[in-house]
Order: sequence, then C-alpha cells, then structure tokens
Amino acid sequence: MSTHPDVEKFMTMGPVLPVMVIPSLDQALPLADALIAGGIRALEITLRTDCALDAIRLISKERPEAVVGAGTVLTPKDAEKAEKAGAKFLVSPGLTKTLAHQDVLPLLPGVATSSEVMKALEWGFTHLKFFPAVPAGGVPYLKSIGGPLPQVKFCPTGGIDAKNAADFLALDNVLCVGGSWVAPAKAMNDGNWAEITRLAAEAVATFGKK
Ligand SMILES: O=C(O)C(=O)C[C@H](O)[C@H](O)COP(=O)(O)O
Repeated sequence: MSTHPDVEKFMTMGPVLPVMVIPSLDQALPLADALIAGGIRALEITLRTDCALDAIRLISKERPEAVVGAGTVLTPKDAEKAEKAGAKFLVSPGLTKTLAHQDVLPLLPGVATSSEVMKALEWGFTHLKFFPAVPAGGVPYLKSIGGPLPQVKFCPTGGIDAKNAADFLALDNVLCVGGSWVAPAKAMNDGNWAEITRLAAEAVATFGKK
C-alpha cells in the first residue's frame, strides 16, 4: 500500500509523535492519560515489549480520543496483529518489499538514505520516517535530501528532544518529529505521570502546529 491519506492526518495532529515503550500493562493507561492531558493524541506504541499489543488494545478501547499506532512494525504479520489489537496506523524503522505491500493499515515507513527514499517513492510512499535522525546526519542531512527529493515529507525520529526538535520542524520537508523524550523510562518507572504531562505540554506549547 502506498502512502495512505490518513498518514498526513496523523503526522499533523501534533508536532510530536511520542515513541512509547511500555514494559508493563499497568503503565499503559496512565501513560496514555499523561500524554493526552499534555495535548498529544496520536500515540505510537512500539511492539518491542511483551505487553505492547495488549497496551494497544487497552488504550484503543478505553481512550477513544487517542489515535493509537503501532511502532517497530517489521513484518506484515506484525501489521496484522497490530490491526487486530485496534491500531490505526503503523510505523516501521525501515522498509522491506513485503512490508511495502501490506495493505492492512496506513504505514509510515523508515528510511535513512536517498536510495531508500527513491525505493520508497517507487512503492508509492511520499511520507516517511527519517530514522535514526540524529546519528544518520541530523538537520543538514535531511535538508540536503530535500534538495533533489522535495516531494517527500518526513517525521525525523531517533535522538530528538526538546532542544533540537525545533531545528528539524523548521525544515520545509518535516511535518512532525518522533521521540521517546516525552515518555522517558525513568518517569514511567517512578510513576511520575505529572512529569510526562509537563513534557508533552511543553512540546505542544513550544512547537505548536506545523
Ligand atoms: O521502534 C522503532 O520503530 C524505531 O524506529 C525506533 C524509535 O523510533 C526510536 O528508538 C526513538 O528514538 P529516541 O527518541 O531517540 O528514543
């Protein structure tokens, strides 16, 4: 499936797509609530933990105001499981032929080089995650890619935080940024949900809408 029109909707819902790693199911609703209270509604739950699918199921059911997506989607099987759990979109760190052809849910696939962008375009993807954003070259790199490939819109992710997000968001080819900095493991482990609401609200207030 090529880029679904809904992908741009999810990307422009907020300037920040939180990358959520949820180790324990009892953290799922408090974390979602903390982010929602801070003004973030599009939530990416990575399929990196055992309870990730259950967390997607729980948040989708109990918090209909949130738009829940699955992250770290690697295979079409992952896509099917995420859809069954209630996810509305998929995010992957890279792109393979089989993943490019899944048609279960709208996909935001990851790329890191111009050849990968060109291959994604051949498969019909115009909206991509730039991953890992900072280690791969950061703002100047993504700006350069926008020279020959201006038709592609990105969600840079990987190494982004409150300090460098604005520099990425200032680029013409960036619609939103992704990151775990608004849902840090330490605050989650401490049950410090107020801190997560503060970080989310700070991101929304600082970066506003693109
Ligand atoms: O899980 C995935 O699908 C990924 O592609 C990786 C995440 O997007 C990054 O790990 C987030 O990076 P940080 O904000 O630097 O923690």
